[in-house]
Amino acid sequence: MSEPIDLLISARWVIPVDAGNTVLPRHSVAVRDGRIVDIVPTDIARERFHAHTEKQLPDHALLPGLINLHTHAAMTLMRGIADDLPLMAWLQTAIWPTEAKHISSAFVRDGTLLAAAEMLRGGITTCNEMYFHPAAAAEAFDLMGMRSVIGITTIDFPTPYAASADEYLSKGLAARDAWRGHPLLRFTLAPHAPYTVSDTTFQRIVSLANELDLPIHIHIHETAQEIEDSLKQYGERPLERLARLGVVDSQLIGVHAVHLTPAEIQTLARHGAAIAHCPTSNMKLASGIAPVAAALNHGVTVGLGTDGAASNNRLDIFQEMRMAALLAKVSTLDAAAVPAATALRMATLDGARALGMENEIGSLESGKWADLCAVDLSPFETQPCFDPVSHLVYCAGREHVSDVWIAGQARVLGKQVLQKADSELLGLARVWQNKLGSRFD
Ligand SMILES: CSC[C@H]1O[C@@H](n2cnc3c(O)ncnc32)[C@H](O)[C@@H]1O
Ligand SMILES: [Zn+2]
Repeated sequence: MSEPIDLLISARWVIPVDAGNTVLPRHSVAVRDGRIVDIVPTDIARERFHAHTEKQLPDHALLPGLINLHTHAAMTLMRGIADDLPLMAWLQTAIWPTEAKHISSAFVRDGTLLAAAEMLRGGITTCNEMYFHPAAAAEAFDLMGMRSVIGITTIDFPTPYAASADEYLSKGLAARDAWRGHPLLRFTLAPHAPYTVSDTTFQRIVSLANELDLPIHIHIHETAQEIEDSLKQYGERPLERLARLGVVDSQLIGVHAVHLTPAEIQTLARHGAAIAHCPTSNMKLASGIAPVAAALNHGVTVGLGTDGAASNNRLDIFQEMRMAALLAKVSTLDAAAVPAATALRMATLDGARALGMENEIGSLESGKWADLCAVDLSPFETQPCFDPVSHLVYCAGREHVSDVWIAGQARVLGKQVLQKADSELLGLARVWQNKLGSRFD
């Protein structure tokens, strides 16, 4: 008697992302009630299971859905609005004025729909989000069926979204209450950065994080200027100040972490804090190269993020895997720094670990959610294929993602996003481009 299951996906290679960097040739993943129930050789799976739906992936790698550990989803609507500037000039002359003029819950909802479609089609099944109007972002991720960890954003200056830190927090907490119990949505506390958040606000955030058991997601040590300014203003480096305020602990996700001393890497390791490494954004804003190989060697969890589409300008974790691997090699002059399997782990299991979700997502294991991404390695540009993990990092790209599932539900089939028509998404992008106004119209 064969066992009834909902879905059986049979692939040329199943890549579970386990401790031994295993690649399982001609294996199948069995899914029931949204979770993985077994991973077995395909010839055994056919006898063992009776599946409601079967999917054959004869030339594909099947891997855990990718995790984007830092993004500002709605910034898709500002993609390409201001390039070739360093961080503070980019924020102060272009991004913050545009946000002050245009940000609304409709902007965030529409921009997040667009971002979710882009991420899903690129194999990303979970993102760690930080932006204004988290309730609107939650609505968009829910509509797209995408797993998301949404930031209760706080910044100590007024915007059209909120007038004070208290208002940012109360609006974010209300969004968390409204979406409590949702199977795909969770929340973090997301103070923007040490240079935009006061000690008093950090103290409030730390007590909320402890009370509600929420991670803290924050930009840290992104530029050398940030550190100089902090030394002038507080007489402390930002991380020192955050440690004093109790922000640095095992639930901290520090984004960028470009400028770290060896002692600061040890501080992060000692507290069990994680880094969201955003190599493309760090290169494009000329922030620097994060010491990722050293952080990994000290046991710091390092996941990968895209940052927003206005500083990248893609929400593409395949690109971030490749950049993370290549930057680590060239900056250490060690070709073995961040090998392909490590880059893939950073984009999957380590991202899950940073979010405290390593028992639920990030690898293919019985009992975990069936968040899966299939990559077609049949085209001539990915042939021959001696090692699918090598190809995922150094050769293939998001354009090779064919199918994506979240909790066993198909979100992309045959490269087509299922939840929204492309024409509707393109219409939203056009409306906002007209509102923001192109330089060339
Ligand atoms: C308070 S919502 C998030 C806030 O962050 C801005 N932002 C986008 N990218 C970066 C970055 O790389 N460093 C610092 N701040 C960034 C975004 O525009 C929003 O204002
Ligand atoms: Zn960011």
